[in-house]
Amino acid sequence: MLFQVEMTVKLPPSMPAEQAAEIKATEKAYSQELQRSGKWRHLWRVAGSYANVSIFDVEDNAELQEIISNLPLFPYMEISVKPLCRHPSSIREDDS
Ligand SMILES: O=C(O)C[C@H]1C=CC(=O)O1
Repeated sequence: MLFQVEMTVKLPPSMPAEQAAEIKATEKAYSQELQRSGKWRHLWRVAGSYANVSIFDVEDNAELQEIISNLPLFPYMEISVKPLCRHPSSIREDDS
C-alpha cells in the first residue's frame, strides 16, 4: 500500500544544539535504512521549509504507524498521511 506522508519538523527552540544534532543523525540513519529496504520509496524536501513529502510502500496501515511512530523526530513533527492508489492515466509501471 502506498501512502503520501508530509512531515513538518518543529524542534523546540530550547532544545540544546547537541541533542538536536544527535536526534537528526539517528533519524537520518533510520530513514536511509528504510529507503534501502524500499519501504520509504521517495523523500523530498519541501523547498523553503523544514518539512518533507515522502512516499511509503508498506503492507498496511499498522506497518506505516509502526514506522512513523519509531521516527526519532516523531515527537517533534506534525504529520499528515494520505492513502494513494494508481491513477488510471499513469504510464509508470511502479505506481501500485
Ligand atoms: O529532515 C526531515 O525532513 C525530517 C526527517 C525525514 C528524514 C530525515 O532524515 O529527517
